[in-house]
Amino acid sequence: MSVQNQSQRVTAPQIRLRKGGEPIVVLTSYHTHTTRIIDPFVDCILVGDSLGMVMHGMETTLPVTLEMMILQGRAVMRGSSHALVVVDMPFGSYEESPQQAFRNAARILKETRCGAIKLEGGERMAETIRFLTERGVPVMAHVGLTPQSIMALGSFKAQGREETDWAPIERDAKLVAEAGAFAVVLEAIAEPLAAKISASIPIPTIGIGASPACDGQVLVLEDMLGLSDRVPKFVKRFGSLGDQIREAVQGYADAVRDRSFPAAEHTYGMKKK
Ligand SMILES: Nc1nc(=O)c2c([nH]1)NC[C@@H]1CN(c3ccc(C(=O)N[C@@H](CCC(=O)O)C(=O)O)cc3)CN21
Ligand SMILES: CC(C)C(=O)C(=O)O
Ligand SMILES: [Mg+2]
Repeated sequence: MSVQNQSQRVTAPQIRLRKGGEPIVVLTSYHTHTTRIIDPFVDCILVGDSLGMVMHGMETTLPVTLEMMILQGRAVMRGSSHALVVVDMPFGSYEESPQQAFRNAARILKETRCGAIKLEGGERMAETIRFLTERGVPVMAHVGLTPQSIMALGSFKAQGREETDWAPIERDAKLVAEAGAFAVVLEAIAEPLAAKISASIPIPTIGIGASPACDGQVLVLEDMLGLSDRVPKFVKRFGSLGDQIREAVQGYADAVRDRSFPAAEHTYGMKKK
């Protein structure tokens, strides 16, 4: 038996090797049950800090804590056996210093047993990304629109829509690759910029609102399932779970009210003597 590959799980180095190849399929998931359903179909599952907005109705991702990420990371690991699981580092858990980032990344890896972490920021996080990767923590980077900077940005808006805004974003992508990130999320950036970055860096780019020029794509699961009521422009709804839930709950409420549920097959009689 191979000691190297006791599980069939996708690894961060395998994702890294897919630069320029077959597109990398990524979805977010926060729960065991949704994870069980999506795991066979995707290469990578992201436990995103978007869970604060999606599960808890928060207005931004800023209040999300390390404890919340670890709890949902464990739930996702229990539901998956194939995909690489990447857990977002929440706002405030890594920006102070490489040491703070390592301490909290190590907690995430130890307590969830996930395969990698993700953090937001380019040039300003390059030193931290190098510190983590040199110490055995695979890092997925995230540049372009970085939602944890919402208070500085003012709103969730697309980046790099004027050519004069391109240079810092290009530099961010180049520096995270040089620092050792195995992949980088490009969020909400104009297509020509996403194409230029994807063609010029050696690691896979995973786009969300960043055009088909990327090496892979990611969406928030609830958004693509049609379960979120407000979604960004870049979301395509591949399902209509919200409508299906409404219909099912309407049927349940009607059945309870007209006493057609529970029927005989859902009801216990007495044990036969
Ligand atoms: N459910 C969900 N889906 C996401 O994709 C997502 C989250 N939550 N939370 C964290 C971030 C925030 N994201 C967002 C949220 C909104 C827009 C959005 O609506 N942008 C507008 C433009 C708004 C403006 O220009 O001020 C758009 O038209 O896309 C974009 C990205 C992406 N991420
Ligand atoms: C949208 C993805 C990239 C993310 O960071 C999240 O779900 O938190
Ligand atoms: Mg996130």
